[in-house]
Amino acid sequence: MKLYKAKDYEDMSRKAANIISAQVTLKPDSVLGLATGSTPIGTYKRLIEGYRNGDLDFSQVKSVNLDEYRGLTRDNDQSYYYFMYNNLFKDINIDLNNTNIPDGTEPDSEKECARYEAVVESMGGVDIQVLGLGHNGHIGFNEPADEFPKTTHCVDLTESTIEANKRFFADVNDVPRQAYTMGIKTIMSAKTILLLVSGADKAQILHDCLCGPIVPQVPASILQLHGDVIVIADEAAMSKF
Ligand SMILES: O=P(O)(O)OC[C@H]1O[C@](O)(CO)[C@@H](O)[C@@H]1O
Repeated sequence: MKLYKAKDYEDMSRKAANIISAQVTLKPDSVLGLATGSTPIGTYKRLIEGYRNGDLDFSQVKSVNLDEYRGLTRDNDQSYYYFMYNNLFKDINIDLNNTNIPDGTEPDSEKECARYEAVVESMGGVDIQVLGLGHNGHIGFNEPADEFPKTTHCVDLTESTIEANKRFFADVNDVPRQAYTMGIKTIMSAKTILLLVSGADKAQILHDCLCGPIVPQVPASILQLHGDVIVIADEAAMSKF
């Protein structure tokens, strides 16, 4: 595991974008595993800058996203499709047909999760998977549980996640209660994992994930077992080290 301390959110975003840019430059047909949430937005802004100034070409890139709220349509401004389109895809030259996000509108969860798992598998391996970190240690929407969920599945969101994400919705009752998410095995099969963490509110959980026991109650602790994890955390998030 490589752990880089960034000065602040901007520095974290710049460092992360540099790593992704190197990946896309060295392998133009890279498979990028992408994440939503507030953490990677600055990174995506820098990738857009890289595309605009001619340094980056996404025309051959494929992407898979970690998760999607169950029940939200693509045009719902809280769906993760909407997030990805508006924070990255619309401003770079990625072919939308090469982007993949679970379909939140598919009511048959088993069918959708099996379809999405097969999509990820068909990519032949995610080259670099971007991850944010939930306050309870979740990655994707893999919530604390008694065992590590393996493949893409439908999850009941915990109250703490609903509470954390209500800031994006008009009312807490509008936050979906379920999501489709890649499983821990799906995430761990990425060749490289890029974990981004910012803010003092993530300091304790980051320490637990990287230094504590590997337990499903702290889902991101599993990353200790991956052979190629890059963590970029800002000073505030690193304050417990
Ligand atoms: O980056 P944020 O907004 O703190 O969210 C952390 C994590 O929580 C989620 O938003 C899901 O709750 C993930 O998509 C993200 O990685």
